[in-house]
Amino acid sequence: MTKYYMDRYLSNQTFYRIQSQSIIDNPDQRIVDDLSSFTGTALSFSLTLFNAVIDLISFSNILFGIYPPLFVVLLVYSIGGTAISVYLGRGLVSLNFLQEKKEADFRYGLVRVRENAESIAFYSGEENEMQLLLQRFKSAFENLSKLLISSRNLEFFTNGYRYLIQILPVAVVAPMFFSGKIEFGVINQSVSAFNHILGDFSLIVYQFQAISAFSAVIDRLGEFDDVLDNSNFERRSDPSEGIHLIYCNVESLAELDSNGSISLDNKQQKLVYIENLTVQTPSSTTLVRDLSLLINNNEHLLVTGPSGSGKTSLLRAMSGLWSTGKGEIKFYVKDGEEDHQPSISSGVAPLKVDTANDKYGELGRPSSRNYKGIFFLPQRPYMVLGTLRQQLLYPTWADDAISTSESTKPTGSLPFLMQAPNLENTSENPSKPTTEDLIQALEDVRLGYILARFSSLDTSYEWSSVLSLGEQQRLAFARLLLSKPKLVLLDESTSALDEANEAHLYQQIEKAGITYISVGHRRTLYDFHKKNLHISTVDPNSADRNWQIKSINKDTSYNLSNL
Ligand SMILES: Nc1ncnc2c1ncn2[C@@H]1O[C@H](COP(=O)(O)OP(=O)(O)OP(=O)(O)O)[C@@H](O)[C@H]1O
Repeated sequence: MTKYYMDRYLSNQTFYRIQSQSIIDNPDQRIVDDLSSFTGTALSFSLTLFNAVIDLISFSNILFGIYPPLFVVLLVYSIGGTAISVYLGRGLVSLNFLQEKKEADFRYGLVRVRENAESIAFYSGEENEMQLLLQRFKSAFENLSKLLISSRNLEFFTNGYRYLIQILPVAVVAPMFFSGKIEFGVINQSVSAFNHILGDFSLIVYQFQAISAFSAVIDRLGEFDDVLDNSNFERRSDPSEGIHLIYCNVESLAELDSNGSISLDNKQQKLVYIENLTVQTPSSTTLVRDLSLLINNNEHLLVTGPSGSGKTSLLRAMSGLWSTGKGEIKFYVKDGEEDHQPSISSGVAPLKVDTANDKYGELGRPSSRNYKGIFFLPQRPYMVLGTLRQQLLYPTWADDAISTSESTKPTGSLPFLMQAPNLENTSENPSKPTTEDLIQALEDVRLGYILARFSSLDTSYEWSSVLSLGEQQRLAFARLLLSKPKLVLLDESTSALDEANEAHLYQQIEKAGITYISVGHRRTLYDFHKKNLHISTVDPNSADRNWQIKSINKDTSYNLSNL
């Protein structure tokens, strides 16, 4: 179940949407704790139920044989008891639900302190953190108090219910003994049978607290399940709306051009074609209006504009993270075999569009973007937990040697847990770099010295703490150089670097033949780009487009007719 939930959580960028739109709280707690409680409790309830049924069949016979009305009284008593305990414990389900949420919130607060330790220490924000954490703890504690009060009331009733009736079998059967109808041993026999059957009939009363906790777990898992299902469903529905991403085959394009008797030089090949693209936030605020733009191979584009105008959002749309808005983005990045995926978008007629718009496509987006030749470098580089080698291989390859040696070997037969992620060398995935390649990549981004500092590529550290932000940004460029994509989207990815290092990194990726689209504010960035897309803050009262494209070399304005 854990694998099944993680699969759905990590597919189609569901984890991103859950987090960025705050759809549900603490998905991690649901995967770890709720799944564990669900499976554990479901198993123990099944066994209890099975036991009760066997018990009931065996002892009903005995009690029925001694005095049948006792059996009927027991049935009525337990039905009444169940009704009262359901009434008394009606609040327990929601209190248990809230308890899980509040404890998970508290734990997440502590995790955030650990992750942002340096920033908090710089701010000397300990007092505030303490306040915030105590608030979360207090909220969990108050809820626990309510839960305890409710449980106490229920427990009073359950104990009264359990002991009050003990006198009944003796009171009924003893006169029968004195009148000589039964032997003495039958009194004990009837008390024992009575208690067994009472226990079986009172399953709900006795297990009420566990059942309410179980219902809360089911509610939380059910909610999570719905979100995961909806997320997959939304991605497949309504193909007429939203931003369409289309991946076209480069070879098909070349064929088309040669048919037209114009042989295009590789450098002038189309790489990205954006057509009438309107980008909106998930809350439907328009950020970029009606953008049309062509980017050829090696025609590096710089996206500029005031803060908050939507530069990063344009990259989000190009990466398929945001699909609110309309228009089409075509990437001419694939040169492998056609996948024969059904084309949903109309596409460019003569071209075979292999994986149609990702929003609705069958292939999972995130894993497919890299092998389609597109790479994204965010402003704050992401450092995975693991070794330096794993940092460098991320996200294109997995480091098998490390992952198997580090994991405790499963003793049972759980082959599904050992399933390697889909990061093997494929025709689209470049072959896995050797240790020499990794060292060379570090040298290329002027990070060779960290090898000596950390002794080898296979030592694990908390990399986001031990490397400076600039070093992390350079490490991210090393990943990029190793993956050799056709296109990279750089979101202020050199913002923490000095100008010399920035120029060096841009030269390296230019040398590697990678076309880049950068977002940035620095004047120095203009030197490395050929076109500039300037996005201005959208005016809600006007329907005019809020962008302008200029050639950086000649400083002449482009418009669609130039394309
Ligand atoms: N998940 C979201 N939901 C709604 N609005 C959002 C969301 N994320 C960002 N925004 C808003 O979208 C607008 C554009 O954000 P974006 O990050 O694209 O700006 P930007 O131009 O890259 O800014 P900067 O230069 O400061 O990085 C901002 O006003 C931001 O507040």
